Amino acid sequence: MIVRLIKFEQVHKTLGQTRVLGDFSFSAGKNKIFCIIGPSGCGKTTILQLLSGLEQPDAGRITGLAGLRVSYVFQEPRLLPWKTVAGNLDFALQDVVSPAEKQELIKSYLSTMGLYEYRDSYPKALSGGMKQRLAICRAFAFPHDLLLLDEPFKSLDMPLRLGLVRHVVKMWQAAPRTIVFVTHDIMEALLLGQRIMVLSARPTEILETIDLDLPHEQRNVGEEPLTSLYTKMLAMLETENKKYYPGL
Ligand SMILES: Nc1ncnc2c1ncn2[C@@H]1O[C@H](COP(=O)(O)OP(=O)(O)OP(=O)(O)O)[C@@H](O)[C@H]1O
Repeated sequence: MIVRLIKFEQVHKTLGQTRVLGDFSFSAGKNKIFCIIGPSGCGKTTILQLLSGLEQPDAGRITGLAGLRVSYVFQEPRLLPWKTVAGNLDFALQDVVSPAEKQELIKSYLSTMGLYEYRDSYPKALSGGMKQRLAICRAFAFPHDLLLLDEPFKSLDMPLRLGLVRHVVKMWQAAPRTIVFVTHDIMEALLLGQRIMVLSARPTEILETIDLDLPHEQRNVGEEPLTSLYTKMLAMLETENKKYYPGL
């Protein structure tokens, strides 16, 4: 049987004293781009950790992950400080691609992200945004079936974010793989997601699942249907935020 979905089925997860997910279910299509958006602390990173296998559910099931190679961009870059920029990629790719292919991949990804001239620098000499770009390079270059992205572009300026969103789309179009993308940026979700899950504040519920079939080429900032969806999602998220910050 071909499994076409990654599924959370009645998943429960408590971290410390915090009940993060209770009886939580959703599905993400294989080789589709699935976006998760919701207020801070509602459990988005926890969902990625469960998908990556770094955390296990307390109860319930997660299915559709068997045999998938996972690549993960964390919120913080998690680079190896004792390795150079090129060395960080080299280390991640050792044993997974041939040496000749590896050099090509490193050059191509570092050039795309504007980091090639820094290939011999160490992470401490990079700005926060450059470190994050290097972490993104590493995850993209690593062969994967499931790409987990946790607010990957948050430390980057808007034009670069939009460029990277387009790059993710191009990469996905060239080789469709499952992408789970966590963001606080509604427009990023609308430009990328084929399914967008909007979460509430804790106790976490799915406020809405938006299936967006529109081809990526037809998604433009400032045009319909993105503007209407943006307004609707912003209203939902503002309502949720008021639960945390009633004075705002
Ligand atoms: N290791 C931990 N021990 C205890 N509580 C934790 C732990 N990790 C996360 N939490 C709590 O679980 C809840 C969900 O955290 P999570 O990081 O999944 O939220 P998030 O939606 O990704 O937040 P943000 O948007 O701010 O990154 C938060 O209330 C957080 O304080």
